[in-house]
This record gives sequence, structure tokens and C-alpha cells, in this order.
Amino acid sequence: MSSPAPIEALVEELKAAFAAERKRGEALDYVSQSGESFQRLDAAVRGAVDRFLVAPGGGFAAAAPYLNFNDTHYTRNLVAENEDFELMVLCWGKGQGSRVHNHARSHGWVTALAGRVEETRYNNPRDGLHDYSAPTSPREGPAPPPALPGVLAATAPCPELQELGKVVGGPGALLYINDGIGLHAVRCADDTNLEEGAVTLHLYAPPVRRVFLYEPEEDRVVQRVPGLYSRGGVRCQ
Ligand SMILES: N[C@@H](CS(=O)O)C(=O)O
Repeated sequence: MSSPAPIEALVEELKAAFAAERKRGEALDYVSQSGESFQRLDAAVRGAVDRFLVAPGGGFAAAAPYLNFNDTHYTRNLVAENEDFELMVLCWGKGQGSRVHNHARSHGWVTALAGRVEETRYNNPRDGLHDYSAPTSPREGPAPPPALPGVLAATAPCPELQELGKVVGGPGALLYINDGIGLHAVRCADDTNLEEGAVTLHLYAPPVRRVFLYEPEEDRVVQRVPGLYSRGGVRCQ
């Protein structure tokens, strides 16, 4: 019997790691999961990603079906999902980046597959506010939302954000974030060494269904359902 493709092997390893924690009765999100359970899961994720990166045909080579660059924005390309996690490949053109955002109750692991990306972290004004309808301040009120797919609502003002730090990384550097750690924005690094820009692999657990996008320049915060550019290698309509 032939062995599974590296990306399939990665998905199977992840499924097993999450199933093992579920079997122990653990809630699999950063808010409810015990510290011990998270440490086991984090080690399992890091091990599985490391094996994927060095496997013959793994890493960037395995991302070929999910490589979609767009002229105006970065793209989100779903590899696999279930109720515990979603795994996706993001393609960042030069100069492209995400807005400052949160990750709801999810754990977020990010590693570069090719090129280099820059991550900037900020404080989370909603730290501890897991209720999406809870205001961050008495001044908060509805604001006109932007006309973009998936937008649910917007509020103003945009809370003041403090930059906590910046890192730049290439293949092999694995980042982890959750809403307790802070918000972040990611962009293709100016010194990237991939002609097209950069390609990253993201694991969110559980899948992120709703995010806050912080827009200081518009003085608003937008709530949005994250969209997909492709799913299983097939372009979404
Ligand atoms: N969380 C972002 C990518 S990044 O900026 O980490 C997304 O999934 O679109």
C-alpha cells in the first residue's frame, strides 16, 4: 500500500491529535481547554507540521493545488476542515496583508511555506469579552459597515491599539496566537524571497466563523464572516 501524500498525512495526524483530546473530555478551544490539554495538542501540532515540512513532496511542494494569488487581496484556500479545526493555505501577493483582527475562541497556528511574512501583534481590547455583542466601552455604537462580502456589522469608535511587537519569519517558523495573547496583522514581508510574495499554512481550532477587523483609519471595527477563495483546490464562486 502506498503511503498518503504529505498533506493528507498531516490532516490525519491532526485529526488523531484532536480526537485524542476530545476523548479525554476536553473542550477544544482556547477559552475552555485545560492548560495540560493545550500543551499536548500544541506539541502534537508542532510535530505534525514539522514532519510535513520535511517530508519528500511536503511543505511548499504540497501546497501546489492551493496556490492562488489575486491582484488585490490575499487569498484563503481551504485544505481540510471538520468540527475541530480548519487547515488552509494563504497566498500573499507583494504588498498585501490582513487587517488587525482577532481569532474568536480559536487557537491559531501559522507557519510560512515559502517567502517571508511579517506579523505585528497588538493588545486585544476585547480580551475576556467572549460575548460578541458586549461593547468594549459605553461610547461604542453602530457604524456604517463597508460593502464587502461577509460583513455582518460595524461599530465605532475603533479602540486604541497598542503595538506589542513584530516578527518576520520564513519557512519553519511556527507562530501561535489566540485572543488572550492579542490581535495581529500579517503581511508579505518586504524582504520576501519568493517571486509571487509569500505562502503560509494556517490551522485554526475550532474553525473561525466570525472575526473583528480593526480599522483605526476608518475609526471602526467590522464584524465579518471570513471567506474562502478556494476549497479543496476548487475555486469558490
Ligand atoms: N487570520 C487571517 C490570516 S492572518 O493574518 O493570520 C485569515 O485567516 O484570513
